[in-house]
Amino acid sequence: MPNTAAEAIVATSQTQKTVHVAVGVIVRNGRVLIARRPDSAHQGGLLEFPGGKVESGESVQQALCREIAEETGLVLSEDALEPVIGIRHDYGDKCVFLDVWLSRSARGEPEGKEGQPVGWFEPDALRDEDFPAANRPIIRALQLPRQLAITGDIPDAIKGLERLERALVGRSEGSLVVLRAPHLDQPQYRWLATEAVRLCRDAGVGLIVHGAETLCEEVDGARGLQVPWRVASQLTERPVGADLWFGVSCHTSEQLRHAERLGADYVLLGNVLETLSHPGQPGMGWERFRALAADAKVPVYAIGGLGPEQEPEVTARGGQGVAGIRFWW
Ligand SMILES: Nc1nc2c([nH]c(=O)n2[C@H]2C[C@H](O)[C@@H](COP(=O)(O)OP(=O)(O)OP(=O)(O)O)O2)c(=O)[nH]1
Repeated sequence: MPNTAAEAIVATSQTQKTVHVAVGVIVRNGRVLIARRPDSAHQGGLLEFPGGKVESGESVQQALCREIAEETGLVLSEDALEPVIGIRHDYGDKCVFLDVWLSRSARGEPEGKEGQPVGWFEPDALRDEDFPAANRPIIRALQLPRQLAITGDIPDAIKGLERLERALVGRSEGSLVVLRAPHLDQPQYRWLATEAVRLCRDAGVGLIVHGAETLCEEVDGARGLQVPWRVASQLTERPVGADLWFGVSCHTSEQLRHAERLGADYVLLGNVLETLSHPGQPGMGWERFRALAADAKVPVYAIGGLGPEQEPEVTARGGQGVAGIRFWW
């Protein structure tokens, strides 16, 4: 849990005390409540998700309810808070652990109780540069879906397209699909991806291409690029622009750090559990997943032997959600 991770971080930080901050993503009608930090505050003048420091003896949920009431007048219910992400960030002059929780059932009308402007924003309208640097992964976490659907076996491009068309029927609008087809050669993959972009667009779904770092330039309309670790390990910089998603498959903390340096928007981490395709090979397990996700500065999808029914187990361990094949393909 982010809560536990915060305690671990505070305990291990020898040089500088880490400030544990309860941060609220308050959602109403699909929009998120944003405030402006006072000019005189740390990171002043920038936008923020309302919240504040966790006082000693308080749980993060208690702190959040208190801070939100003090700052906005809204009433949150502790029991209804959902974990979003936990981010440790060193500003140089201050080290913070942002412990981020989401509320969909805030009661009342928000007002800036401390004189700060507040307003509701679409998640897609949030821009990194308007917020403190630590907020980048929070913004990504809000814009990314909880499920990442990855294509399964694609023996050839025609069959792959037929299969995708059927699989897309169950996908909700705004979801993302990763087109993974390692058995196709480059021309076949490009053809399939170009057709798949069209199918996905009709279904209101975003298509992420998978494989070589140049693919986004070759497939018009792709919403992003996901690379296996083999490709990521050869990269020295982010291969796509800020307007596209960039995801990296990782297995270890070193690989996670590399993905962060590349500017990944999300990572996949696994295998968490044993998979049907690799029976007898145990996954890294929940405890390892939790530890690695707690350290990550980027949303982490859990992959390997998981379905949507395990989403609460993943998010409770600091993960963004579930990535996989079997639940939709
Ligand atoms: N509330 C909030 N704080 C953030 C965000 N991003 C971010 O880096 N921070 C940092 C800025 C501050 O260093 C710290 C929050 O501390 P704060 O000063 O707002 O906490 P507080 O309300 O308890 O303040 P105070 O008692 O000192 O007035 O976390 C964010 O989105 N929301």
